[in-house]
Amino acid sequence: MKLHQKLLENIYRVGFVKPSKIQEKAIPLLLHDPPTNLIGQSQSGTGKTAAFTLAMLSRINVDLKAPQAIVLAPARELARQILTVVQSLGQDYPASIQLAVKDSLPKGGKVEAHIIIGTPGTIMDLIRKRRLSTANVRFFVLDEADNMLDLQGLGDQSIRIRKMVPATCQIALFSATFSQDLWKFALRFAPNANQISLKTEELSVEGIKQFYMDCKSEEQKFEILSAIYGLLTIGQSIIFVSRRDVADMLGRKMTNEGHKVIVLHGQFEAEDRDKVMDDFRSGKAKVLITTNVLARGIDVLQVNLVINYDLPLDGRGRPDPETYLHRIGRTGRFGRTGVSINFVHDEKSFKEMKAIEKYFGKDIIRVPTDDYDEIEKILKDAIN
Ligand SMILES: Nc1ncnc2c1ncn2[C@@H]1O[C@H](COP(=O)(O)OP(=O)(O)OP(=O)(O)O)[C@@H](O)[C@H]1O
Repeated sequence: MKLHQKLLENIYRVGFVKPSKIQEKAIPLLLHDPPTNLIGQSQSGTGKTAAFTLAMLSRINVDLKAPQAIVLAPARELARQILTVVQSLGQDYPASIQLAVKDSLPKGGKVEAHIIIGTPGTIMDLIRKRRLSTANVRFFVLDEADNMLDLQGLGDQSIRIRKMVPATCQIALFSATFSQDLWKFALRFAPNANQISLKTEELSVEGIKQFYMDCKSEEQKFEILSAIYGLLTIGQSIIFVSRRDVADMLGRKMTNEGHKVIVLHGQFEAEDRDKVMDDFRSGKAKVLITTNVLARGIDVLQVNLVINYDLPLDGRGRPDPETYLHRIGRTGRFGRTGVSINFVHDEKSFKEMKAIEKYFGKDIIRVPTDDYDEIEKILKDAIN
């Protein structure tokens, strides 16, 4: 791949022996001259971060002391995680790196690092205040690009930042999911891009076993959840719920039942968010209850169970297969195995789950809820 000797050394030091498919395809495409845009789709946990990181580091002119690359991510936790990957693959490499999320920068002064990794709000703010010059930016990455371009969400901000970088800047868009409409829009955002795409039936990660539990009521969902944690020894797990207040409520109820859980959502202060995430990453905390804020990108290899306590719905209340795929993709990282369990409790949620199942064409297997021995057996076999 014609990577710099230092980068190759770092790749081996972090323990990567051979590239994944997306890395093998994307890195040469990104490094080919003249620089060409890229839209890169590949399943969750297949190493997209290292793909753009290695290309980005290679593209930096280390003799020019000015920002040359911007990476945008949808959440602070993901931006921090990308930072650690860039630091690790860029160890002893002469490119400087700056995190740009809320409270990560001093109050004033120019941002002069070669690589800026952050969330769109903070980066736009730095540009507006003329603390960050985009004049020399030559590499612009949108991680979770379909999410970053979603006009109902972060799209406006990403487009504004896009307008601030030079016309010659190379643009790289990565995600596991791109709806058809989004793909068209992505091509307008990254004109003439090389394209690496997946068919819908290729999207599911093979190593993730998908189950559902047919609960009788909202209350029984909690009983079953509590029972699962009583019956099984689980490495680490993430429980996704629909809203922040549900996350808080479930956190309190689980704690009252004697389970050790932590909660993270967007209403927490920056410092608390970092502490919770660090505790989870280090394994100090084993069960994390959260919202869609952590649905994408978060990479904790020990997570072997994801529970959709509430199924993911889009802004209009319809089942959201893309978010579903990202959520369950928090397990089964880079060829590992994992289990996901969906809770349904009425006809509506059952239909939502069936719609998601149909979308991917992959069976979601029923686990009975009335026989704890059976639950234990099925899930134990799947998790181990
Ligand atoms: N070539 C490699 N060999 C071994 N492990 C790798 C390799 N490349 C990446 N990994 C590891 O695979 C895991 C998943 O990588 P990463 O988080 O970049 O996935 P992703 O494709 O961005 O997933 P998502 O779509 O969920 O964001 C990480 O723990 C990373 O260190």
